[in-house]
Amino acid sequence: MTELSNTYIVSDEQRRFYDENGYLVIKGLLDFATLYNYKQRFLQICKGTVDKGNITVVKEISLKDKGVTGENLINKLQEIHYDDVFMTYTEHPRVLEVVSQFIGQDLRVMNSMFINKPPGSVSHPPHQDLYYFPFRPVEKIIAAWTAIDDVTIENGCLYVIPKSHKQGILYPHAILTGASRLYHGVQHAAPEDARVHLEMSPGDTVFFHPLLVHGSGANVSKRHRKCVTAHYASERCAYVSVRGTVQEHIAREVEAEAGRRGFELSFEDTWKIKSKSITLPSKL
Ligand SMILES: O=C(O)CCC(=O)C(=O)O
Ligand SMILES: [Fe+2]
Repeated sequence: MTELSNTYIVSDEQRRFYDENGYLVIKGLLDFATLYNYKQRFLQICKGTVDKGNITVVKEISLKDKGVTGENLINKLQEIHYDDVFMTYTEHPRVLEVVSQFIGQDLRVMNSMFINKPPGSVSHPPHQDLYYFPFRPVEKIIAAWTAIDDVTIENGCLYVIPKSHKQGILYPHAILTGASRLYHGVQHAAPEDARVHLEMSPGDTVFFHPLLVHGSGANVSKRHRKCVTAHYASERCAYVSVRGTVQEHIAREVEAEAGRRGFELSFEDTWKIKSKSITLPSKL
């Protein structure tokens, strides 16, 4: 197997595409061996054979009464950036090199997830990630999302609304019935005919802007759909109060959820606590 070099230079054309459309797909950014490690780690956590540390395990609501377990039930692992194996994704030199060309070299990983969509999973409503973030400026935030399996329309690939990052945070982020408490969607901003479906092969990675409207379809196939994703922000970003803004609703929910877990934390504090500063490999 050929080793991938850690150097990845974003071309002017790719940069222009990102600025104009709000996303950029880079094919083959990660290799199979690396992806295999993440898949194995996920399976170990599903089976409970390794300590999950501070990872939050989330089950797929729509499958809870279907008599399925493990990989066929677990939808995502959250806050994976402190895990020994998954942090090799959130701190992968090739991912960081691309991220740093968009938002600079002083980076924090704010959020990270391993997402598994078992067959039968419902769709992930269209949304803008910035709605969940109390830090700015927006130009200093970016997401990376890497396919682990072949992702297709049938198994619920990501879709994006090109150019939708050029507007502000959209309103309302209605809470979808039947969905989890923290799912706030912007269905009206993602008409079917405006969706660009990102079918991707293992290792392909999409980088996207925090205001880009995106979501993913239901998994109507018999295959799982796995990916790993992280959000990065520059250390130069500042926390902002979202009181009196469109984001106030989500802020209250997050604070209430922390309260239920026994912590008295502000929305901003929840982000301060879970984010992690990153040291770039010295060559960067
Ligand atoms: O993979 C998905 O279904 C949604 C992921 C997503 O919204 C994100 O990574 O920001
Ligand atoms: Fe998202």
